[in-house]
Formats: sequence, C-alpha cells, structure tokens
Amino acid sequence: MENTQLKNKGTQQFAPATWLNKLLDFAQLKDAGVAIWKLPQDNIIHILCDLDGGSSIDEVNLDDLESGFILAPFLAGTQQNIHFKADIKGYFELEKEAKPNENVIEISWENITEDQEMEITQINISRQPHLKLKKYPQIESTRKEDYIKMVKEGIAAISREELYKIVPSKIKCIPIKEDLDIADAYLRACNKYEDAFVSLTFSPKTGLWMGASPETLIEDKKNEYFKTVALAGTQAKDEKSIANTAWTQKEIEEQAYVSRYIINCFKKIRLREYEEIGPKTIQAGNLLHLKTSYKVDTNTLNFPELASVMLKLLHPTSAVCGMPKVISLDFLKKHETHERSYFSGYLGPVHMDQKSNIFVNLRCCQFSQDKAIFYAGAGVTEDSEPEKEWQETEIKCNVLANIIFHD
Ligand SMILES: C=C(O[C@@H]1C=C(C(=O)O)C=C[C@H]1O)C(=O)O
Repeated sequence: MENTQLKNKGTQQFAPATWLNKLLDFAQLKDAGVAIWKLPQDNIIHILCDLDGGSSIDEVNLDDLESGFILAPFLAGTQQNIHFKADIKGYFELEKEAKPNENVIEISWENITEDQEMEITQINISRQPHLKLKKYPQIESTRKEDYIKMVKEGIAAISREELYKIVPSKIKCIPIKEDLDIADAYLRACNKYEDAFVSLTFSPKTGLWMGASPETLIEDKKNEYFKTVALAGTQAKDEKSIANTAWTQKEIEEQAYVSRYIINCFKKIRLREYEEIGPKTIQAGNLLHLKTSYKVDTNTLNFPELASVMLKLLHPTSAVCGMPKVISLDFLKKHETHERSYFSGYLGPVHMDQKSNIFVNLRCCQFSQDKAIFYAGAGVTEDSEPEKEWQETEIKCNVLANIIFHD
C-alpha cells in the first residue's frame, strides 16, 4: 500500500547540491514543476514542487492565486504565465561559505509524503547528462553590431521625440558541458549574491532557468505593507566606496523615468499615501544601480487588492521596457530579433506566510541541452553611448556566467 503519511522532518542526508539535483531529476521524471529560491539577505533555500507541472494562467490576478510560485514572461502570449502550487514544500539553511557538494544536510519538509521523499532520495544523479533539456538550435547570440545598431535606432527615436527611454536587450549563448553541475552553480550563486533573489526553476512548460535578480517588482505583506522599487542606472563597482559613487546626468534621468512611471501607476489608482526613499546607490554583485523604494502602509489603507492591481499596472516597468510603455513595446517587437521569453518577466513566491515576494527576472539564463542562454538589457536615453550599453549587457550576462563557468 502506498505510504502517504505526511512527514515534516527529513531523515535522509545529502549534500545541498545533491538534494537539488535529485529534485530537478524528480521533477523531470514526473513532468512536475519545481521552484528553488532564496530571498535577498536570507540564507534559507526554499523548495517547492507542483506535481502537475504548474498551471497556465491567462491573466495573473494575484489575489486569486493559491499559495505557491508564479513565473510570468516579459510579454503575455509569447510564453505562458505559470503558477506552481505547493504539493511538496521544504527548506534548508545554506551555511555561509559551505561548499555545495560537501557537508550533508537534512531538508526540513513542510509538506511531503514518505513515499515522495523516498522517491527523491533514491534518484541516481550520476548518469550524464542527468537532465534532458531541449535544444534550441535556432537561438543564437546577438551580434555586437546588431545590438549597437538597435541602440542607435533607439537614440534616433528618442531624438525624434517618439520615446524618452528604451531598454534593448540581447542574448548570449555559451556552450555547456554535459556534466555541468547546475545545482552546485546555483548554490554558489546563492552564496555570492547575498542581496539578490536567487532562483532556479524547472517545468516541462518553462524549461530550466536560473537568476540572481536585484529588482523587487512587488513585496506585499497582507494588511501590513506593499513595496516596490525603481531600479535603473548601472555602473561597474570599483574601489570607491558606495558613498563616493558619482552618477552622470544620463543615469540619473534614466532612473527618474522609472520613478515617474511608478508614481504614475499610483496616480492611476488615486493612491497618495506612500513613502518614497532614495534614489540611493545599491550594489548588486559587481554592479551599482540607483534605487528608489516605495512603501505603502496597507494596515491603515482600505485597499486589499492593491498588490494585485499594482502587479498589472507595473509590469513591464520602464526599467526593462522603456517609456512610454506602448511605444517602447512596439520598438522592441520591431527591433529585437530574439524572444525575451521569461527574461524581464517576473517570478517569485506568492501568498506564503501572508507574503508575496515577486522579482523582475534579471541576470538570468535558460539552460538548453548544449548551451546556457544569458539575457541582458540596458537603458538607453538620448545621451547613451552605444559601445557602453553593449559593455553593460556583457557585465550583466557575466553575473551568472562567471559563476557557472569560472568560480
Ligand atoms: C535590463 C536589466 O536591468 C535593468 C536595467 C538597468 C539599467 O538600464 O541600468 C538597471 C537595472 C535593471 O532595472 C538587465 O539586467 O538585463
């Protein structure tokens, strides 16, 4: 007889990377969906598995979603919005500086049957490649000259006053070896990017994605607060302290467009009571950005659907799309030759312990059978220098590429 007894204390011990690789294999074997994530400034790795592979949602209404994990593309219609419910749920603590393949751990299961745990633990991950991913032969790296041309066309459209800002993106493909240890790379990214939302998601519908995002789209704690941020402007971190970082007019303006966009979203719903902090310089890996934070006290505000409404209004923000939104989307549809897929979409846990933490899917890559596909964009304004924007996208791709291929 099937043993469906629920358990909450793990009995099996493996190294953290082994656990995660087994989980990915389990998900693939079962056509299930799995989301693994770590919140900024936290060392808890959360695990969630939807045994039905996640459900497609035409339109995301945050309020209607059950507790789980959401994954949405940049453009609705190109890929599906996918929601994972929490059939299996657990977590473990990532020890600082611990090697992902050493020091065995137990997983603290919140929701799993003994059979399921047994099945996961018995998976043999030694065969290579242990994951069978799709090949995407049609996806190729964006050529530098094509990206530069697109940036120049953006600048020209801004000079003609059709746009204020545009965020052209590119893709960069790097071949991967069959024996690449994806969970090990993921856990090293978790260790390195303490301030990021570091995620690893897999489902038959979405494929395998990894990300280390610095950008909150929505943080919502029921009846307490709602938060969002305007993040833009990028420079490489050098030896100067953050307090001594200087920003050019171009970067200040670029970020101010995002702030203005968020304030306009608040205006649309006649929300006047919000706290605005910044812009401040923040560090995201080896990069610095300008960030303004917005916080609404939802304890006193009688507006329970605020997060749901704001999610629809905000995405995609002018941090990843441009300003004005509709004209920018047209520009990107016309000039970008690749699909953004889930890059610059959003993802994160929803309604978990009364909280939703949704992030913009940045500094991310998708894995295919033979290559990792990195995505990055850069905010272009009238004063942009195309070569510098290209360099910025290179550095952004390297946030994960350096971890996956070097460290
Ligand atoms: C588009 C990306 O990042 C966004 C664009 C930024 C910019 O243009 O300076 C900075 C942070 C993000 O809001 C990306 O990482 O690919």
